Amino acid sequence: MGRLQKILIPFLGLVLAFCFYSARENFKPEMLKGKRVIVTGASTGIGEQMAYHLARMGAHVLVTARTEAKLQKVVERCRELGAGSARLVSGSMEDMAFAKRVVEAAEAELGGLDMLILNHVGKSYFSYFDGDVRHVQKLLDINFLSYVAMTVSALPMLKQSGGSIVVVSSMAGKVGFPFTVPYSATKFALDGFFSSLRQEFSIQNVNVSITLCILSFIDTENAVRAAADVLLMSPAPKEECALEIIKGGALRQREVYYKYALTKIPLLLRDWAAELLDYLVRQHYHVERPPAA
Ligand SMILES: NC(=O)C1=CN([C@@H]2O[C@H](COP(=O)(O)OP(=O)(O)OC[C@H]3O[C@@H](n4cnc5c(N)ncnc54)[C@H](OP(=O)(O)O)[C@@H]3O)[C@@H](O)[C@H]2O)C=CC1
Ligand SMILES: CC(C)CCC[C@@H](C)[C@H]1CC[C@H]2[C@@H]3C(=O)C=C4C[C@@H](O)CC[C@]4(C)[C@H]3CC[C@]12C
Repeated sequence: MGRLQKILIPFLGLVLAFCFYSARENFKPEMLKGKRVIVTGASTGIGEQMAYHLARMGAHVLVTARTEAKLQKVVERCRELGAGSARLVSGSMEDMAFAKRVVEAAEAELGGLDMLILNHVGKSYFSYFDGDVRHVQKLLDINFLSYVAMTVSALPMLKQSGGSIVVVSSMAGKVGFPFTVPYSATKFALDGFFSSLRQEFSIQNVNVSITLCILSFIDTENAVRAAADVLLMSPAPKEECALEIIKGGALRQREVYYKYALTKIPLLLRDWAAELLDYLVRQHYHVERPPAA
């Protein structure tokens, strides 16, 4: 190959890569103005912060979780922040009929849906797997099956609006960490279901985007209470995390990584140096270890 070609081909590659990336749309808060959005698990944590960001952007928000009193406060704050409208539906995602009812409420009260943000998680423990099979089953219902039920019910409306599904997952849905056995199983299931569904949408020309969010440790009250004593790392801020999730959904990105380097680098190691990653993860856990035999 001539010297010119040796230089020209990589150079053309770089130019093409630059064009591809610069052609990507930038996020603008106006993208959410007037959009009809469901946020699940919005009474606390990241879900609550997402509701506030959406309200500031002028979206119509429908929030859901079990605790009605907390949701009422979130709705009031959303109205103060400038939401197009704000409403709540309370109930438990253990019940698939409830998951369906939330979507029906959006249809009846908002006349359609532009974005479905699936974020809720059932309570679990952060310690060694205790062998409780029932708990795994219950957590699968709340963290996985209800996501499927809501997606199925919302799909006709999302197809009509060319809308988006945003699935909040975790690094624990891509890598096996200690102390998250039942939780991790539910998050891995989400990747399988939604990544496969995305492929089918592509083949069938279904204009509904699916964004899977891979999060590291975030400073929500529940997460800090459960894990801060054991994990030798500082959690990232929930407000910024919530905004990054909304941006990724609005831009119809395939996956969101937050914090970027904290999730992307371990994921590279996962495929190329799995044992090294497992070792590095264990170094970030403060646990009593039995003496070597
Ligand atoms: N915080 C972290 O470190 C990380 C979090 N994530 C993910 O981010 C998302 C949000 O996490 P985070 O904000 O920390 O969670 P929180 O524990 O703060 O909030 C969980 C939400 O889910 C609701 N919820 C709990 N049980 C049920 C139920 N049975 N039915 C309906 N709603 C329920 C809770 O409200 P109520 O009790 O009123 O029902 C609450 O609104 C989750 O998907 C989580 O997996 C991912 C990686 C790290
Ligand atoms: C490169 C590595 C050192 C990075 C390791 C990051 C690990 C340790 C991070 C990534 C995802 C995190 C968990 C998570 O997704 C959600 C929750 C729910 C909460 O209620 C209790 C805490 C828990 C279990 C987090 C614990 C810490 C995890 C495993």
